[in-house]
Amino acid sequence: MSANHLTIEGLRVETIDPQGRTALVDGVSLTLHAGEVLALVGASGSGKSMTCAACLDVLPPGTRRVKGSVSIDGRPCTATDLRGRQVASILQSPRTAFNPVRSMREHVRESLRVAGGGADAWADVRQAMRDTGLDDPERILPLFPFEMSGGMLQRMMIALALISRAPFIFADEPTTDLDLIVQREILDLLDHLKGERGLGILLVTHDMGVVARLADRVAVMEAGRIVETGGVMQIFHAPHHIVTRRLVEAHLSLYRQEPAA
Ligand SMILES: Nc1ncnc2c1ncn2[C@@H]1O[C@H](COP(=O)(O)OP(=O)(O)OP(=O)(O)O)[C@@H](O)[C@H]1O
Repeated sequence: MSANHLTIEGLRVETIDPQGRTALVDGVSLTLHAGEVLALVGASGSGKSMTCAACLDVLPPGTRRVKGSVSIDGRPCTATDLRGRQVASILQSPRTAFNPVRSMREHVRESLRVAGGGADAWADVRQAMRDTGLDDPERILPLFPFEMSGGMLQRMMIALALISRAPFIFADEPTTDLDLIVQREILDLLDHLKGERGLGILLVTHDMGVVARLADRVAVMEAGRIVETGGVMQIFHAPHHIVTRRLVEAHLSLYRQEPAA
């Protein structure tokens, strides 16, 4: 389970189009450390989700990864090595992420099958569920997705990430579909797990409020490229790139605040 850093190098994703190829992700390089939240921010369509999907080889039809590598602590990893073993995913819409005709118990079994759980596996499952705020695992395990709220499903998705024992999490807009109170609880939970379990979290978001709450470092994307990276304080108080400045200004103007001079 332990790993120090995950490195993405020179990632390029293109459309598969007989009329010509368009780069959707263009030379993205990033390092995600254990025990940190690295926020990947940028306008809609800038390539944040494609970057994560390309690493895990779950790109949508019509697109493909043409260049780039991912390594953990310097060891090159295939997408199969990464998916569910080194990297767990938390998605925006928990309701569509779960199979509607499978109970939570069946989803857990599938995660254990990939993670290769030992004799104590089910005790670990119950602990992971409690750690994510699902205090009564015996009541929840028989439930189907339609019997659970969005917040419960998002907690269950995070519990499945813990069960996988992956040291890194790709969280793609993990709070966008939740009400404000549950959003705050899920952000607090991710923050707690980062500290408690030393997870490295790549947090995809266009919400600078979420960045301010959770991120240690920030990488800003525009048109498939990383245009700026920095610590969260630097990004908010001394942004260099025009795209970063616009993101920060738009966020501050929502709360009627002035950017730092
Ligand atoms: N199946 C597809 N075929 C071709 N282009 C696609 C496909 N899916 C997405 N794109 C394009 O890829 C680019 C990057 O999309 P991506 O979903 O990574 O953006 P994003 O930064 O995650 O945006 P958002 O914040 O809206 O989720 C966009 O221009 C998008 O239109």
